[in-house]
Amino acid sequence: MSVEQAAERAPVVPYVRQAEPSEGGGCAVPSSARPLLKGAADLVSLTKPRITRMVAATMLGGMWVASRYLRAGLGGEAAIERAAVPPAQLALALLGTVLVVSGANALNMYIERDTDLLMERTRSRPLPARRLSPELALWFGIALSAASIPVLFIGVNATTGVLAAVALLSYVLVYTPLKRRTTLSLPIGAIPGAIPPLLGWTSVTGQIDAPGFLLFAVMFLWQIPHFLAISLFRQDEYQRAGLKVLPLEKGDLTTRRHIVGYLALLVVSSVLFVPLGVAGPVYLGAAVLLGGAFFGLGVYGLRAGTGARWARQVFFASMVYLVLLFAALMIGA
Ligand code: HEM
Ligand SMILES: CC(C)=CCC/C(C)=C/CC/C(C)=C/COP(=O)(O)OP(=O)(O)O
Repeated sequence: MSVEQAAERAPVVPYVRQAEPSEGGGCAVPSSARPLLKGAADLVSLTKPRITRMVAATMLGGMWVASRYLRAGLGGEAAIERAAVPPAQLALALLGTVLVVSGANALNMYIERDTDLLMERTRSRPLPARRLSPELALWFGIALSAASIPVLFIGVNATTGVLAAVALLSYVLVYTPLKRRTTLSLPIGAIPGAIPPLLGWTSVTGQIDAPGFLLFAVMFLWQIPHFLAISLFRQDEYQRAGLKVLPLEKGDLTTRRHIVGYLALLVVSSVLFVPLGVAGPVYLGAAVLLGGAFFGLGVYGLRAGTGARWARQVFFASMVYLVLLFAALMIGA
């Protein structure tokens, strides 16, 4: 059954905001204000707050590393002066990043409201659950996205504004529709996903240089095992929704081999910050230990009979690894 057929078979209920059981009473907020609060919470959930928070953290990491790099004079003599970026510019960079990621996520939810209805994980989102109208979500996503680019382009610098526009357009107009057509959507989606730490870098330096590009590369490589693991333990849902993922196209073993291959590339790339002068021996130790553990978990998955439990562990490990690697990079010693 195609997605279109499945979506057609889904109950067609005209948009009516669904009342939640908790709206019945027993709360300090006046009953007239409760639907408004619920509506606001649904609007916020369109932005995928947890992912947005972590994406913003990678951007702040890029900003932090870039400031230290310039202050150390590694970008050349003139760079030391450039390191004194006004705090207002840094605040605008954070605001613009949160706006562009939130806008991109809301537009992604608008486009995927039919397939989101077909997956357990996403069916209670505000659009498939019909708690918000698609038009409102569309205009909300457009408004956030449209506000974000001038904030970054004018308030920060042109490089950061252009990079954010590339991330926004590639995520919404290329990655999102391609999820239904090809497994190559994953490396394509990993491009916008890897841009935020680079936004942090360029918001301080104004240019893309080797360490900024390496931040992009590490983030790009991290996303492949992150999502391949998810696609392994959620493959039934992706099949139901008609979305193309590697385990469904090439099988579990090939997917596990891809995870190991990308983990190897990730670990090697992560140590390259050291020869670039961005980080020292403490970071090197952390990158080798964390990378070794993550890679080891990946290799363990090549054994016969490894199932969804291992894939969930890889997904969880991907989160812990990223947070700790960025923390070590920010310490930088
Ligand atoms: C191609 C790129 C990516 C894809 C396809 C992807 C996909 C997903 C999916 C499907 C989930 C839900 C997993 C589940 O609960 O079963 C998820 C969770 C998550 N992802 Fe990613 N992701 C990508 C990149 C990123 C990036 C760049 C970040 C942040 C730096 C990120 C951070 C997270 C976080 C924090 C969660 C947990 C969210 C929650 O608890 O709701 N992801 N990802
Ligand atoms: C600066 C900028 C605009 C960057 C893009 C930000 C961003 C949302 C990065 C995460 C990358 C990504 C492909 C997430 C999964 O989306 P999904 O559609 O596969 O997730 P879902 O199935 O939960 O909807």
